[in-house]
Amino acid sequence: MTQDELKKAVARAALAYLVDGEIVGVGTGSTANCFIDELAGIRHRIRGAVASSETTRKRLEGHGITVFDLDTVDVIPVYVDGADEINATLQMIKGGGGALTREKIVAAVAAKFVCIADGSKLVTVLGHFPLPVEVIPMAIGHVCRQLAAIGGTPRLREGFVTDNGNLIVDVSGLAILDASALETRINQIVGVVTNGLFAHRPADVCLLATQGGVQTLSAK
Ligand SMILES: O=C(CO)[C@H](O)[C@H](O)COP(=O)(O)O
Repeated sequence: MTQDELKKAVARAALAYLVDGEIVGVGTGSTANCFIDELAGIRHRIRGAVASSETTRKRLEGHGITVFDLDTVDVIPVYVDGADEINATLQMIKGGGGALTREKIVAAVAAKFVCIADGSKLVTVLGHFPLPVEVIPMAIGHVCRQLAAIGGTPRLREGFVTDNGNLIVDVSGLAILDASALETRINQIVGVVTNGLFAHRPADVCLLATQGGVQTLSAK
């Protein structure tokens, strides 16, 4: 199977986690796009969706799926999204598409986080993928100096502005041995909106597409 076929396979498998008549939280990225396309076929079974980015909102609406603003919704039984990396305890690095803050907010409201990924995303230790950090523009210099002080190499994502009007810094070279501690530490830097570590809120289930089929991983 090609990587695209693997993404479609996990996207299809995620449909089994939806709750009929309820709202589903929807992530951002190429794997999430496959999920949105699958969702189109069963859209009459759900009440609608909450989107984690404007790109996702447009794709959902293009399929005729009702999109609710998060602040009008109390309950999201399931959030489905991809990841840039995921480890055996289902902690993740996310934000390759720059939507990390809204993804983290929707995930925080959701009762269950179903991560959909192809096998290349499963890692032993997080951090090979540069960690995205969303930053308030006026703080960019300060935040980059602080990130360098904790051992990272920050690089501004050129020409990119988030849906929230902020900047993204991609940080390489971090030794992510304690993801929860690092998530907290980076979020404490003044000017950081949030970072792409999903350690305090890991996935509950990971559907991993491999050449042998879709595997279901639960946190150990
Ligand atoms: O966090 C994300 C976007 O902000 C995505 O979930 C992550 O980048 C994975 O994307 P893809 O499915 O295209 O590999």
